[in-house]
Amino acid sequence: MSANFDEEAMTEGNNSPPTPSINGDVVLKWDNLNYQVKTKADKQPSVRHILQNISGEVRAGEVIALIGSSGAGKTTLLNALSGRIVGGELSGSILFHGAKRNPGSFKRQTAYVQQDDLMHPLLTVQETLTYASKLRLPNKQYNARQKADRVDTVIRQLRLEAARNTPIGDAATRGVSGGERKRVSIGTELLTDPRLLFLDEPTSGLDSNSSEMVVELVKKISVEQNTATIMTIHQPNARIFNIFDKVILLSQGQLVYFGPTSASIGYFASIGFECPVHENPADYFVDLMTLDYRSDEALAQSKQQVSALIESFARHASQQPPPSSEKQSPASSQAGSNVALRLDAPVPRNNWLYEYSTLARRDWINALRNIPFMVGQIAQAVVMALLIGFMFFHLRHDALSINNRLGVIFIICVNATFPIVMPMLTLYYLERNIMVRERSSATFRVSSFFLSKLTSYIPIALIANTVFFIGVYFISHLVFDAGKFFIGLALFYCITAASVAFLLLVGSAVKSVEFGFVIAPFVLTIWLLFGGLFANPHTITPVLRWIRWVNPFQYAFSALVQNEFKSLEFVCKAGELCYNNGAEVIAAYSVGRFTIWQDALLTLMITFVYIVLGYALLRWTAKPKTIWL
Ligand SMILES: Nc1ncnc2c1ncn2[C@@H]1O[C@H](COP(=O)(O)OP(=O)(O)OP(=O)(O)O)[C@@H](O)[C@H]1O
Repeated sequence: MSANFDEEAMTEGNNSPPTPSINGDVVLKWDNLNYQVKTKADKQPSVRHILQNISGEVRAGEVIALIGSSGAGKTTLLNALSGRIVGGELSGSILFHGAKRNPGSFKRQTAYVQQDDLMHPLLTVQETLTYASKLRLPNKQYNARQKADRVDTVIRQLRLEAARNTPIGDAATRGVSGGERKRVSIGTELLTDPRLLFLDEPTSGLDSNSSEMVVELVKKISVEQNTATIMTIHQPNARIFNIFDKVILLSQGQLVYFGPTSASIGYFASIGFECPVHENPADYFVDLMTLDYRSDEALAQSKQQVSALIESFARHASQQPPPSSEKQSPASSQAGSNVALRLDAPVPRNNWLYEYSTLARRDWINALRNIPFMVGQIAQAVVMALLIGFMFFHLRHDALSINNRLGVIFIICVNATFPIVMPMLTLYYLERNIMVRERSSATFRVSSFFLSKLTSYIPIALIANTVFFIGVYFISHLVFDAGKFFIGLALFYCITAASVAFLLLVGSAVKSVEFGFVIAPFVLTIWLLFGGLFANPHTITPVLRWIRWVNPFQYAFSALVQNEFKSLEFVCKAGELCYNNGAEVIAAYSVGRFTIWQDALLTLMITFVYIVLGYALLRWTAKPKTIWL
């Protein structure tokens, strides 16, 4: 990694900040937005209008709060404006710096802080921001020094100096506080110096002091960096409310007010709703806009009130001059159109190898710090090696040992499946969710993520499995021959790699963790059933016989049995049901159809198919299916 960074530092020394913006210019303007979804009410298809006739704009350096009661449509509006709406029908217009949004560059010029902070729990604050800077800032515009400076600036701006070296943490590991966590989450988005920042409920779950700090910092940074900011917020206290430049009040998906915060109290007073002096205006407005379900009468009355508020604001808005034509001098509009041109220019991406090596390094740090996982893997390997080793302790060369040898080989293969797939699938789902989040700002390619996972998971799985294989091999006394031992180990590595590829395939194909945890053991059980020990392939019903051809477990098991039994002789007692030598066992179990090397190759070929399929499916399932205007 350092080599990469030194190289960047030497070759790329552009000090200029990213795209400029002009203070006060309209950054995003939305007109007559309508969003509806098809639903089924009483089994009858119907259409639900979630947003209706929403218009507005946000200017550089301005912070707008999106306020409304639960279900008012705040998140839907934020998603529509940020290009994250999935499903349904969206109509109207949204212009970014006066032009239609280009999904690729819009995502890279803007930032979205989601409500739940999804980050790697074992990385420190500094590391989280450093990796985000490496992945998100283009090397063509920032060298290593500038990226580090950007991280320091964000840490300072968000007052995270004291928590710099504290891990993020999660439910299992103590880490930073809730407020610090939120600020790190905001920090990763601010690194790119976005023109437009969206925040979904940044204060949810925080106490009032932390909430105030978050909103104050966002405001300060928006002014300093000339960023246009829109955030949804649930009933802010009076001090927080007054920090916002403007507010959008939403009820039932419609506008009740959009304008300067300072003018909101006056506006409501002018239509007959005087906010009591000692009441928090935000609470007062939300109360006015909320439907009262306590009784039919109260509901009818509150519906009437909300309709009146919506109508009043529509009348008020129609009497105002078009907002974006205010104060826009010819010079600034000329500059604005230049900005639009630059914003539409493709944002340079970092090269693939740089992305891959950064992600791989982050994976290794995460893996090595995941002590419970690593210790669990090694401890499991040691305990299983001792258990299985002593279960089949010192195999002899008699009739009884034949079944035992087959048994120990089968269990060796089993140990390369479930104990790898299940715990690693858990890790993969967490990583995958973080990846989807990071990629929503077009941070890196899916291919670099997928390959970094493959190349970190395989060695991690091999470490524990090597311990296991050596233990079982020598304690149970499989054939003591260096050649056979190393071939056996190589075959064991093949099935281990197939299992890792399989877990990546399941984790990529199936978005839902719960479903993934049903599918993976189900398929692994089929691997074992058709693995070659329980049923002779020739006796399996013809319609099911094909399963063995796509079963990597069966190839690995066949090869390991051949490796062990070839050239073994057995001492059979008179009258005993027994095979005289290994060749007879290989023939009886029909595991000699292919040579050891052919079996190994077939296992690796299936592994490769899993990898290609897994990658293709991850690209498909991780692709945002958003609607753009
Ligand atoms: N795709 C969809 N299909 C059906 N209903 C939807 C869809 N998207 C949003 N809604 C509904 O639209 C309404 C507004 O949802 P939204 O999440 O925007 O509300 P909100 O104001 O952010 O609420 P909260 O503060 O509780 O998060 C809700 O009643 C929600 O159930």
